[in-house]
Amino acid sequence: MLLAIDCGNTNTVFSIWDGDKFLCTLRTSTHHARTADAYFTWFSTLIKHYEIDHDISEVIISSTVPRVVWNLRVFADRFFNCRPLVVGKPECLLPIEARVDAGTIVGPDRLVNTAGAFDRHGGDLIVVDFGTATTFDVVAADGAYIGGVIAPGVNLSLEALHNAAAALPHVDIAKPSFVIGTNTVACIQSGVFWGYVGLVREICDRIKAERDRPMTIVATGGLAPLFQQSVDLFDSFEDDLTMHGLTVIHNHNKENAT
Ligand SMILES: Nc1ncnc2c1ncn2[C@@H]1O[C@H](COP(=O)(O)OP(=O)(O)O)[C@@H](O)[C@H]1O
Ligand SMILES: CC(C)(COP(=O)(O)O)[C@@H](O)C(=O)NCCC(=O)O
Ligand SMILES: [K+]
Repeated sequence: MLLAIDCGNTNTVFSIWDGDKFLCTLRTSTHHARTADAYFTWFSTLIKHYEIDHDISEVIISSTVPRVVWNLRVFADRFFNCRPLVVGKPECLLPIEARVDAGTIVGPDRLVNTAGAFDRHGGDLIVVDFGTATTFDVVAADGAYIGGVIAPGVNLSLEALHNAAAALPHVDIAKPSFVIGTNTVACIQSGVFWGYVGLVREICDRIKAERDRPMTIVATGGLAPLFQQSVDLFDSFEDDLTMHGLTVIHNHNKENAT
């Protein structure tokens, strides 16, 4: 079985793939100093709790935080006796190379989302991932990542307001009932929620105009459902897109192993 690990700047997600389906999805906060032993203590406790019968022999990692990779490598080696495949490293093959400016290191999460979305939908896609940052990945007709957009994440925007303005409280994102807020919390929620709706719509429209062709918009990431339920922005929402992309890249490497 395959253990797929997606480490974002906020959360790290582990999923076990039995070749047919994901047996479980476990989430912890991302912390660069967490040791291999700490990962295993957390992982084995939850596996036991959910009574998951697994036989992990392979590990694939995508990490937007370079510093965590070392401890995750030790975790794979010590507890599953395997050398993990790390997306973005030269030894990890991609179904198709990214076409970007020379020297650009594309976030591995974006390469993984590209592979996962192309496998499901074919080309000409915009993948919107609501993570710490909100990323837009543009996928060409042949499945290559050809660039995109990086915007501050929803929670990052809320945190920035709270941190920079003494009188503004910490606020959780929600769809406000009205655009015109009649209290501070409602004003902030309106600014960030509707501001974000506008941001996503404008960026997708401009990408489509620049590409001059119809494109399918696929959304993923923790906060995507909030927008999907409220406004018609995306053609589909796929919670497991990054995990699916990891299985696609893993398969591709097995099939092309020399
Ligand atoms: N279901 C949810 N409801 C509200 N906030 C969420 C939910 N899931 C994730 N978040 C928040 O959304 C942000 C992005 O989370 P995540 O997608 O895990 O980011 P990353 O992949 O960058 O680690 C974080 O601030 C996280 O706390
Ligand atoms: C843009 C990101 C910070 C998003 O990370 P996340 O929100 O998933 O933690 C990450 O993909 C990254 O570090 N990218 C490197 C630059 C690039 O993709 O062009
Ligand atoms: K992400």
